[in-house]
Amino acid sequence: MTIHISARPGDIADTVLMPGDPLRARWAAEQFLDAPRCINETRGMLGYTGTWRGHRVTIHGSGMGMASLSIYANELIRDFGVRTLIRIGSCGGMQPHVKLRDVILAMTASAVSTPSSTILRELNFAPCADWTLLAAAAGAADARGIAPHVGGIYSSDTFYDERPDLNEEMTRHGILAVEMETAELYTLAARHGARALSVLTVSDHLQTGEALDSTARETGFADMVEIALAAAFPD
Ligand SMILES: O=P(O)(O)O[C@H]1O[C@H](CO)[C@@H](O)[C@H]1O
Ligand SMILES: O=c1cc[nH]c(=O)[nH]1
Repeated sequence: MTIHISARPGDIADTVLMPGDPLRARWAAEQFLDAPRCINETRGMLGYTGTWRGHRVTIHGSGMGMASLSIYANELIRDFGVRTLIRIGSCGGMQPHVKLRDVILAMTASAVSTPSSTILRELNFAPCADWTLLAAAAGAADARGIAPHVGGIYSSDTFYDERPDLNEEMTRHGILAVEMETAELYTLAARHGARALSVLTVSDHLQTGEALDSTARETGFADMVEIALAAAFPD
């Protein structure tokens, strides 16, 4: 039990899927896991443990932003012994060929800063996905007839961004999409010898202004959950 996670020792699996939205955690657990059991609801941050194809797995919310994710990922890794963390998140498209509902596998995550910046100081650390998870997710997507975008994303500290010039540079440098957690997730995983990957679904588009509603963001992203589970537990 930690300050933010009221689960008991052994309640949390070695592998955790992490959506930002706790209600997406509940939906995914009810939709995809056998015998899901709620193991945390402290501060409304829901977590569930069940099995998928016989494999024990936990689905736990991270909250929005790197500061929130950092709290949960730190406690999951350090206090509950979690070794594999796969974010299942929404993101905003930043390239014309990236369309609404497309799946993105985040190979790297650029950021202006992360909660880890204070310890990394002058080092411009390059947060990257775990290769085995990334390759397995690409294979799982392919097996389902889904062609994901694989490449760099941007982890922002702000949702209501007021730096259009920075977004233009991201687009110019091939960044696929923006979200708010992955750079810190990859950095923490690297620091603690854990594995991490972000599987994202495009929920809106910075260039076209298209946007899915909150219900779609909560319950509409089955493909990314299936890809994440299949990547965590390849046959
Ligand atoms: O849908 P989730 O996983 O929360 O991810 C995205 O949505 C939130 C902003 O609406 C941020 O957390 C961003 O990263
Ligand atoms: O962080 C996010 C998530 C989805 N869409 C955005 O524009 N930003």
